[in-house]
Amino acid sequence: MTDSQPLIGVLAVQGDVREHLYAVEQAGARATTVRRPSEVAAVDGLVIPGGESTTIDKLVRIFELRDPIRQRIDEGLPVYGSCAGMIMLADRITGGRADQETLGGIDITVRRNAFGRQVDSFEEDLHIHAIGGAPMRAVFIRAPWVEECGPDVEVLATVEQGPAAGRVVAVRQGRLLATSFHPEVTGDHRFHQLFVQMVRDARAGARATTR
Ligand SMILES: NC(=O)CC[C@H](N)C(=O)O
Repeated sequence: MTDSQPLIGVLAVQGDVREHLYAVEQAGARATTVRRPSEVAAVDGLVIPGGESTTIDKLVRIFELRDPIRQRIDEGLPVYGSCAGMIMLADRITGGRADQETLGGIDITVRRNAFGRQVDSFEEDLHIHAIGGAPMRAVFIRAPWVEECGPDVEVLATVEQGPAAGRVVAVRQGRLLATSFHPEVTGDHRFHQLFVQMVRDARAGARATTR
């Protein structure tokens, strides 16, 4: 792995950080943990892992990462959020605690723990055009779904079976990507490859405009 590979940070305040570090490396980028504002400044892309969004929200504020991350999102930093990370990237939440805030950036409303207690964890094969090839095994763990999408949001995947069929579970808006499910736990790194490609494209665009 060389320095010419993009450096992707994984927000490491809570959640399944290690799995994302591994998946990012398997997808061909360099991976590093992000816990400090200086580390937010150093990365070419950021992953917000699954975990507990109320805790991530609280810790992001305590670690004074909230403003630096929001600023970099505004400046066009590519960010990928899975599950709790999707909640953190949503402009609006329903079913959250009253004091829960998100970082925002994607014009969606997410419903926390949307699949309900009866089926709080499940797996399903999803056909995802953006990553091509075979269907992808999607693992949902107390997952949110996307309740509403703004006009600039591209829907990448919906649930295909059962009572939740048609629910939106993967979206992209500009350089922001989010999934309700956890591709970092399946060994199928195509979603991380898609994100690494978004980071490469953003870097190439930045180089082109500074030349
Ligand atoms: N696996 C997960 O990331 C679960 C998300 C969690 N239910 C939340 O609301 O933050």
